Amino acid sequence: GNQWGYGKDDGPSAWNKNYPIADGDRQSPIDILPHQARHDPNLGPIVLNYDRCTSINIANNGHSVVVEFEDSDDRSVIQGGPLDNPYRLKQFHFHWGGKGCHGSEHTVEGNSYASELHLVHWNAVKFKTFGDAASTPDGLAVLGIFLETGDEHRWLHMITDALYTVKFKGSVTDFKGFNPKCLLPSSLHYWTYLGSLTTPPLHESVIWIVVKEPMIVSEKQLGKFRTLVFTGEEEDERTRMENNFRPPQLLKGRTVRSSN
Ligand SMILES: CCN[C@H]1CN(CCOC)S(=O)(=O)c2sc(S(N)(=O)=O)cc21
Ligand SMILES: [Zn+2]
Repeated sequence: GNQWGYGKDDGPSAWNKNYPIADGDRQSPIDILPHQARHDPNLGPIVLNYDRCTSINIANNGHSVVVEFEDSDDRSVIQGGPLDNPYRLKQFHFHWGGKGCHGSEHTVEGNSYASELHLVHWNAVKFKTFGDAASTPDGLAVLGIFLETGDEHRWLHMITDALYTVKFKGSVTDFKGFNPKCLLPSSLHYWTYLGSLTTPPLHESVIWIVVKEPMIVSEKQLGKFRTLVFTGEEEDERTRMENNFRPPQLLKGRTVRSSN
């Protein structure tokens, strides 16, 4: 298939060769300028109903570490804010940098955070399958949460303690009973704009909801993400999984709205 990555030859600047939409009009991530965001009083709060969510497994897909959820009904949905329908939680994953470097995808006034968590949801009211939703405008709603280094996060160890089981590309292990609500910051004030997947196939199908308040994690916890490798166990080289983020893309006239 179309091999892409985050290296010199297969990284974000080369993606437009196989995915011309990379140069499209609603690409993500972007640099967010809070003072230019339009405060929209009609933007209600984001409502997360994750209480009956069912996590299934944790996997290394060669690009990130992903936790998948049961999405055969509306047991875990996000709604409100800019969304017209409830969107079902499908998976969450992270993007991060190298030691001491920054690794978020969205930036705020040119500043990046150490990492960024993406909770991926799809509109099962309008679409029959996740795949259809992922390739159609506004089929997906991704909640982005920045990670900043500081004190240890009291619940993130549930993820970082499992990372050794998915060190290599293609590894998957059971991961039951995890509710990502424990990762959210206290305030869910957000910016929202229309964008895309930040990895190939870069579909322009995402309503982005970027939470303003970062979650705080320790450098030690973040370091555990860097014990993962992009490569498979059977491959010779062991390429440390880090800097798996796409840089900000042109706004191309889009408006970023702000909840209060
Ligand atoms: C490595 C592949 N990543 C993608 C896989 N999927 C897309 C197509 O699948 C049918 S997806 O919808 O799960 C998402 S969301 C997402 S981001 N970083 O914008 O939140 C990237 C991807
Ligand atoms: Zn992502």
